[in-house]
Amino acid sequence: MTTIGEIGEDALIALFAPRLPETDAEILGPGDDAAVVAVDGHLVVSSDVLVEGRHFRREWSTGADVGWRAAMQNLADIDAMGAVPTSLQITLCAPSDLDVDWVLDFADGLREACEPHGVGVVGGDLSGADQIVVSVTVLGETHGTEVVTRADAHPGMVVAVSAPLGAAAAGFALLDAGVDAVPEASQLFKRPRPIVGAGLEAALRGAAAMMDISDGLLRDAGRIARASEVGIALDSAAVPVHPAATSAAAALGVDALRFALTGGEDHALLAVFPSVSSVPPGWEVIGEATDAFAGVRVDGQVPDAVGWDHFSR
Ligand SMILES: Nc1ncnc2c1ncn2[C@@H]1O[C@H](COP(=O)(O)OP(=O)(O)O)[C@@H](O)[C@H]1O
Ligand SMILES: Cc1ncc(C[n+]2csc(CCOP(=O)(O)OP(=O)(O)O)c2C)c(N)n1
Ligand SMILES: [Mg+2]
Repeated sequence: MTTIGEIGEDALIALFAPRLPETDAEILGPGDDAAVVAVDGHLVVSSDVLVEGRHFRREWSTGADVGWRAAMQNLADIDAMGAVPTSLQITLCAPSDLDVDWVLDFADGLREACEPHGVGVVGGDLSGADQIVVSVTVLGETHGTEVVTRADAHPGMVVAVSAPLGAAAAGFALLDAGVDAVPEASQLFKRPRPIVGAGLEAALRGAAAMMDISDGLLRDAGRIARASEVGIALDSAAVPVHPAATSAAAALGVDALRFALTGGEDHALLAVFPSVSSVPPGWEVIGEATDAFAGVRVDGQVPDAVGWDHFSR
């Protein structure tokens, strides 16, 4: 093994940069003080960070898995605005004893996730650190539609999700318990597979409010409720539970619905539509926006757990 400390920063960039995905939006890519990116419509920008030990463990995830996930959760944030992602800035902080191959593998994961969507890496930064930290900024653009915020749901509208939930949380629970029972769930934790483009389709069909679910359906529904000043009433029986979450829950002897309600990290979309007829095919209606109360209720009850909070555990 060769460490990044042995080859140094310039040699690492020289190996890393050619493996990165490219985008047609790139006017000037890695190698200068800043990148230059063409943009149509409005510029839509978001950042997310992945911290070793907090978001991933090196014994569970390969460099490619971390690259995939870093890209995907950022693509999902732009999609959740009803916009189209074009490019990423990637900052990698890492200990000098990290294997160069981990970094090259990380680039390959970024490329695998981005290439199908025409998204490129246009720049970033490197630093030493005691643990691996990956910070991603994603740039996107609107394509002839207004962005869909969290703030425009109204009472009487319907609440829907774009895909079955709970697989990533179930995979995390399996890995954490050291139970190798449902590889599909563990894989979906390491490499979530949101359908990039589902958000633009929802926007074109008139979605009023939308976000990707990262911290758990209930916590994130609460964010739409707060931003839109509505209540959200969910029907637990209507929430689609991913089959891998159901299998994992059986293996662990826990409740699969809990993975779907509070799990997060699937990066499926939660959206509020004016009516059932505007909900895109493949989505599931799980409840409605109300004005009877603030916050989220499940089957009429205030839930006891809602999802992930970085600072409260
Ligand atoms: N350090 C920060 N400075 C400014 N805004 C922040 C910061 N951290 C989070 N935010 C903003 O708070 C909002 C919620 O953040 P977050 O929960 O991370 O969203 P998401 O789940 O979409 O990644 C976002 O609009 C984000 O830009
Ligand atoms: C090692 C490890 N421990 C715990 C988790 C679970 N976890 C970490 S962050 C998170 C929530 C989503 O991450 P966040 O950074 O809040 O994403 P954002 O809301 O900013 O998109 C969850 C469920 C994990 N993925 N990996
Ligand atoms: Mg975030």
